[in-house]
Amino acid sequence: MLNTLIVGASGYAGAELTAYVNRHPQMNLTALGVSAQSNDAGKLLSDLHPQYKGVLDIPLQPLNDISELAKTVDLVFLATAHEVSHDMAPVFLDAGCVVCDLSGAFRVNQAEFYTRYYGFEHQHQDWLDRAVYGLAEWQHEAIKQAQLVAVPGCYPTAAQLALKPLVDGGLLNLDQWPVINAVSGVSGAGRKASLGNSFCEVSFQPYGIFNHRHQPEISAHLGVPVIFTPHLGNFARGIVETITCRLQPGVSAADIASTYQQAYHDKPLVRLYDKGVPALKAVVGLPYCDIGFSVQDEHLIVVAAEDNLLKGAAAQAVQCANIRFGFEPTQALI
Ligand SMILES: NC(=O)C1=CN([C@@H]2O[C@H](COP(=O)(O)OP(=O)(O)OC[C@H]3O[C@@H](n4cnc5c(N)ncnc54)[C@H](OP(=O)(O)O)[C@@H]3O)[C@@H](O)[C@H]2O)C=CC1
Ligand SMILES: CC(=O)N[C@@H](CCC(=O)OP(=O)(O)O)C(=O)O
Repeated sequence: MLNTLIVGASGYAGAELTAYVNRHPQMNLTALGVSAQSNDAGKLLSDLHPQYKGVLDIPLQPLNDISELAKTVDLVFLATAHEVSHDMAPVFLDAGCVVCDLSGAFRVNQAEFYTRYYGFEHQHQDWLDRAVYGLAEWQHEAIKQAQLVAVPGCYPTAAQLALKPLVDGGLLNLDQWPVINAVSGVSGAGRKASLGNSFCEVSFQPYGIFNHRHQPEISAHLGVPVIFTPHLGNFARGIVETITCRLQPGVSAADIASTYQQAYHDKPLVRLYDKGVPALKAVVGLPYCDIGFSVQDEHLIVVAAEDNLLKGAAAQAVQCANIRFGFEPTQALI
């Protein structure tokens, strides 16, 4: 059994992780951590998330000395803000733990990226060099060897699962950059209260135009430029991305279908549509990314949908841990 710690367990992604780890036959929940000053320290997870009453009546533990705790665990999920993960991950890594970090702190192997897009100076180039980007369907071999897995962002997961087979297969005419229009539920912003995310303020709207940090994350890992525009939707969870691309001359709908089939026929957490495109209701509460598309002449529109908290966060993190430890990738997820 792997002694498993979840840091940030009271948050939206952390609570989902806790539910998965709790039902994982090879993982043992060692502790659910929150910050030393947390208002929720000592409360039960099910006090905050009542859907878990009678299931996850587990106390939240304030983390004071993580170096002592690190000696007692094998696997750590960091469901914490980027800066918190940046500071904590090396402590667990130096103690020999495997770390799956859900934040953006180790996703791109260039320290300047963090100064520019995250607003902090990255101090751990050594761990940036060793981190493996956990786009699980594509990084299986690297994840098997990883000590630090940087789980991709929610929007980048759906965007890359949709685009990577087409880019790698040379099917796109990149004179026209892929245009990704994405809409996310409000849980994408986390559980902490903020005016912009309060009920009466949220109204369907684009944000982060030309400057959202997920644009460079997507481009860096796909190796091609993209236009990315996120939108905040007035619903709790889920992401739909509508991606417009230009095809190379002569590429047909059948070519697109067979490229996707080849990439994902043995990947159960990516579901391909023969007809039509996915809706949010197909994926909310589930660990899948669903992909459908339509072609007209040289124009392709791909639609990818996922639950931002699951395939976009907790489910992909558990999938990566499963791969790392040689379990079935879908263990505890489906
Ligand atoms: N929400 C989403 O859809 C996705 C989120 N992510 C990433 O996952 C991470 C978690 O996101 P999310 O669940 O939304 O965030 P939340 O704001 O909902 O939760 C954050 C958690 O971190 C805890 N925390 C804060 N500071 C510390 C600290 N110093 N030590 C230990 N715990 C701390 C909080 O508890 P307390 O403050 O009480 O200590 C809380 O449990 C973020 O990096 C986010 O960017 C990635 C993909 C999707
Ligand atoms: C709706 C909403 O606010 N979404 C978040 C994305 C959250 C996420 O998954 O991204 P990281 O892990 O990279 O923070 C945002 O746009 O910042």
